[in-house]
Amino acid sequence: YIWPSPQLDALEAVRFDQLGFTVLPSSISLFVSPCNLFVFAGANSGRSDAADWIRTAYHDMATHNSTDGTGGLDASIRFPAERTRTENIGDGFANTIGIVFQVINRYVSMADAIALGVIFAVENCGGPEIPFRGGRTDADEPNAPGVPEPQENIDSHVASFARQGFTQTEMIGLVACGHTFGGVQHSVFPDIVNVLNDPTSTEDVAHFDSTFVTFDNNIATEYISGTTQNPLVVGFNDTTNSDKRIFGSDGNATMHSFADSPKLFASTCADLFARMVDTVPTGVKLTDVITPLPLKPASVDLVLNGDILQLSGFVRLWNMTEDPSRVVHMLWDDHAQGTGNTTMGFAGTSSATHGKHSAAWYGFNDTVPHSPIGLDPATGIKSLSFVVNGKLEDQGGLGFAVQDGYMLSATSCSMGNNPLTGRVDVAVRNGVNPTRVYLEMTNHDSVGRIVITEIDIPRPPQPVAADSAYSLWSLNMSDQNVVFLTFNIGAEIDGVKYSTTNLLRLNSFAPCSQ
Ligand code: HEM
Repeated sequence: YIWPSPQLDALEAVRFDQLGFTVLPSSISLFVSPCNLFVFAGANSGRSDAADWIRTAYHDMATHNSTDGTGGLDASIRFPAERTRTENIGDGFANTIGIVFQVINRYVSMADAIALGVIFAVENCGGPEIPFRGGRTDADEPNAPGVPEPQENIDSHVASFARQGFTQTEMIGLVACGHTFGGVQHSVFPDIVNVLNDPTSTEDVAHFDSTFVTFDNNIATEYISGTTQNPLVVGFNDTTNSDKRIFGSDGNATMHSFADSPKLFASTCADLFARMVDTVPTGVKLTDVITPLPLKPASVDLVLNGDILQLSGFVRLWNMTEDPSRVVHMLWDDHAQGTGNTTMGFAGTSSATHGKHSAAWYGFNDTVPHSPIGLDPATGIKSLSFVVNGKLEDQGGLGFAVQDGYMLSATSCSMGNNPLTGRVDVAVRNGVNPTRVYLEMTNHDSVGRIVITEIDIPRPPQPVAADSAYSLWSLNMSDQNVVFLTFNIGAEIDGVKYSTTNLLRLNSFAPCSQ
């Protein structure tokens, strides 16, 4: 895709900027590093965040009805009315939601976060990379029930997976792929698992295979060799041996093929997990598969500070590690057919997918990467391009567009503390003439979804000059019912809505002069 695209930029970041230096406030990779981590109990609990996340996504998706298009991966599992059904017994769902929702923002839904949980768990714990699409929407009410339970017979399971959109062979695959992680807990299923008295499984979890925090085909090799301890295959209660009935339902052909080939198992699971997280209600349009941009600007921000236009930001170089001999330059075009350039400063490295991918980050300011560089407001800035060790990166000649039609003015100020009030000044470039300029406050609706509330900044009756190139539009926050202290600034220019990247904080502004 072409940068900038706010939603794709955000989805790409949450997918690929996992650990180390990133501009994101939080990543969930830490919770599956190491893969036996279970943040709700000590080591040796026998449980893992990774297993909870995979099971949660399946149970959220399993309500899908492929005939009428209802249900699917839409975060309906977050509703207590759905989560407390017998088919959703256990605390793994609440645990998952408590962690994976940390990455949601206006562009990344709760359902996208659940999908990312599966992808991060599998990829970081020995499994294949799974293609990620974004754009799921979050349900506004619980879905109809539909998660299979272990006491059902095989016909019922085949019918249930068919309703979800999976054939019998795919059912065998999906159950095996899921059950390479985790196990069954005594406290939740006392009719399936006894108290274990095992110091390495203090929550009495009988595991599906011997490597229960690792993605591998042991779920199949142990089943085929007859050494499996899977409580849904060799459990003392045959009524609940659902894995035994499912795995055996094609004469073990699929499980044999998985046992014979770890590669086939991994590629099948990558496909099936992708299908699982992409099973969404009809009408939801997912993005294309998100792939990392080879070079990506991030946190690009402009502030008008008197006679100086301050430009800050970073650029991420994908698939690169630290290299002191690398030289990175940023070039820009302005509104007066002029150009400028600067050397960029190394800021750090990030990694994704258990270190499989790495990226090197550079700040726009050579000496202090987080600090801005100063430009002339009169000439402004139109677009960026970069030169990495002599190679030009400009999105095939398009450049990386920067919107300097409006920005925060450093004259914005905060006042008092209780309630915190102040004034937001927005500098609008002369001649740009936006239809509207407004603050964007992030809020949640009655079912927890992020919604953006816009508060218009009135167009001044007479232009208020900020300098020769910009005029100020101001909003006195004491005039508003100020309940939000953080916001972005939006503007509608030539029919297109723009939004600043960085979240602004009223209490970070200088005090207003009385
Ligand atoms: C007929 C279909 C299925 C049945 C009857 C079934 C049954 C179960 C049961 C009874 C548990 C124990 C839960 C607990 O003790 O908290 C469990 C755990 C689990 N299931 Fe399934 N399952 C099915 C399909 C799937 C599928 C398709 C996936 C994923 C693709 C999946 C992923 C998991 C995972 C990862 C766990 C471990 C959870 C943990 O250890 O915290 N299951 N399953």
